[in-house]
Amino acid sequence: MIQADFQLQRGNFSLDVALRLPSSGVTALFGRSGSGKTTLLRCMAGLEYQPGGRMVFQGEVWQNSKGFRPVHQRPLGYVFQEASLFPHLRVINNLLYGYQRIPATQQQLQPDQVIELLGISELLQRYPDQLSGGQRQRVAIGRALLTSPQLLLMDEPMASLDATSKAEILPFLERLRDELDIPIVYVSHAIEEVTRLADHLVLLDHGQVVAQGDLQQLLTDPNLPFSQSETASSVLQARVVNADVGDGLSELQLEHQSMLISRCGLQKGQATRVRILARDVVLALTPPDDISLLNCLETQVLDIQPDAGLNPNPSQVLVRLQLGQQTLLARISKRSAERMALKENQGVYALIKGVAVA
Ligand SMILES: Nc1ncnc2c1ncn2[C@@H]1O[C@H](COP(=O)(O)OP(=O)(O)OP(=O)(O)O)[C@@H](O)[C@H]1O
Repeated sequence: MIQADFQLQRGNFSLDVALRLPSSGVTALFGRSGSGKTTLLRCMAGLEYQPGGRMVFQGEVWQNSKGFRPVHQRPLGYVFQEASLFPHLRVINNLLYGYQRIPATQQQLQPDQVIELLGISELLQRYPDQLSGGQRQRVAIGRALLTSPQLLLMDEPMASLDATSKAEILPFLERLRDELDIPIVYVSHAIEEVTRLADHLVLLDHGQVVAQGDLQQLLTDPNLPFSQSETASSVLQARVVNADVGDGLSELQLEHQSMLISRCGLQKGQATRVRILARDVVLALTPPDDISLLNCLETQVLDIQPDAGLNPNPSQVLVRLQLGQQTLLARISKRSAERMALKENQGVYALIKGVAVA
């Protein structure tokens, strides 16, 4: 477990958090600009000091009222928004910079492994100014990993990248999450990134924790802004049954039901997650058989919520659906909900286009 208790004042801004975070998987610190995400991450790293803070990592005290370990004495890697590589060193020497400075007995990760994981073997002899933004950031992540950190802190590592570079780097971040046993705390204000990567979510606002918990639960909580936004979505855990059923489609098993999606690079047996926008889900009382939709999932109505949020739309409702152990969101018109006479516990079919699943 990671314990992170901090109170800190910077100008008009005050941070006041007392967090208990899992010491595995990816925890996203999420919130709008100025909510205190970076300040909290810097506190965790020991880059900000304020008396009274407390940081305990897997039983090891990094700071409390009696002492403060400076950042270089904490076994962590830190990735900044902009990759800060040494411009005069080739990629390989940037990578080896931290690796060569830790004792051999602590070198848990080896250069070859990290180079393969991040797909940077073609870049080793280049200088940083010969790399794209996404490549630079992958090298920066590699350099942080090669210090064999016990905790990886990432401050919006994709903030300065264009959409193409983001799409290029995300699969590598997923591999990092899935293949290395290093907890990651990941700052972001982009919900698409968070839904792809995070297991646990901390929602910050004005330096305070508004909510924290399991990603799936928070996304579908009717009282939180996620389910109330235009881009309300659910993230569902699934397993790949067949990576290629033809026509570029893959078959997933999701709570004992089958789902077809169009995504490349999946492998049979692999666990994966799908993100489905609430507005992409259509509901039906009987399973239709003569329309183009690929996916028809049996669900049960949990509840029906009026549209909420900053600009509520009275013509819409949010239907929360039970799908095995998971929750699926559907945003439909109030008129449809009334016409179908939807009510709690009712069985209903959720129809989802294969191409609508991210
Ligand atoms: N040294 C400082 N002096 C005064 N104010 C500061 C200082 N450092 C941070 N702040 C303020 O603290 C607030 C939180 O900043 P922080 O960078 O942590 O937010 P953030 O959520 O990471 O935002 P962004 O997504 O824009 O990076 C901001 O209002 C910022 O202006």
